[in-house]
Amino acid sequence: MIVVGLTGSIGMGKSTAAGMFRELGVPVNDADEVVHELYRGEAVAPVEAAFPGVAKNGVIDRAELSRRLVAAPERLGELERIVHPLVRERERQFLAQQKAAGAPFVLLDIPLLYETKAEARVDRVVVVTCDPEKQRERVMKRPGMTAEKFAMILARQVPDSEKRARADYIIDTSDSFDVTREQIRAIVDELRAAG
Ligand SMILES: CC(C)(COP(=O)(O)OP(=O)(O)OC[C@H]1O[C@@H](n2cnc3c(N)ncnc32)[C@H](O)[C@@H]1O)[C@@H](O)C(=O)NCCC(=O)NCCS
Ligand SMILES: Nc1ncnc2c1ncn2[C@@H]1O[C@H](COP(=O)(O)OP(=O)(O)OP(=O)(O)O)[C@@H](O)[C@H]1O
Repeated sequence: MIVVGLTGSIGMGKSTAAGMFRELGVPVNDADEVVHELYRGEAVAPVEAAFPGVAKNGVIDRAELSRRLVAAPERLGELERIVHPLVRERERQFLAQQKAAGAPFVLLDIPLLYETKAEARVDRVVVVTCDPEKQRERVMKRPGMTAEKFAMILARQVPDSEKRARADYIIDTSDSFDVTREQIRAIVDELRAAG
């Protein structure tokens, strides 16, 4: 089974690209999605213990957690130490299930692939990128986004130029969805032939 890592900085179009891999029948494990699920289950108690008041009606309020982190960015590392091992465990379960099902290749959507040294766990890396102005424009349109939050997240991420330099494949989402879909189809065809 070939394990492909998908990464890209905030707002580059990673989730959109992951969705297109899914449409082509590729099994995808999305780390951001896993975090959001954990915030409705397993991670609620430890995160609430570290950041009292962020759990509301038994789930972590991400907007509130973000506000706390923007006020104290040095605490993001503490949050990561709680969340990342749980994310990693979910990834292991996903890989075991897919292997048992005989999948020829799978995609791990890992936003912090280079930052967390996850590169060692994958066979190939696909980096999603776009023009930096387009990235800012997309991100700033999101509800609840602020310049401070954007800056906090960007500061934790390996620069886009370095990601591109280390990639096996690059998907540029600056153009239309159709152009992106074609780039993804070509990658999937090549990997299916290789697997
Ligand atoms: C800060 C939080 C509360 C913001 O939640 P929100 O719903 O507004 O944003 P979302 O989770 O969709 O993330 C937005 C973008 O920021 C990136 N991002 C999130 N956390 C981090 C981080 N610790 N370092 C770098 N980038 C990050 C995401 O990959 C995504 O590209 C949330 O992202 C979080 O709890 N992060 C810590 C867990 C983590 O490290 N997740 C990254 C993937 S495992
Ligand atoms: N190929 C494309 N052409 C045009 N717009 C795109 C393309 N890909 C993504 N977009 C748009 O860019 C925005 C950001 O995309 P998406 O949510 O996939 O990014 P992301 O990298 O997953 O973001 P985050 O890292 O914050 O989760 C969305 O509004 C999406 O519609």
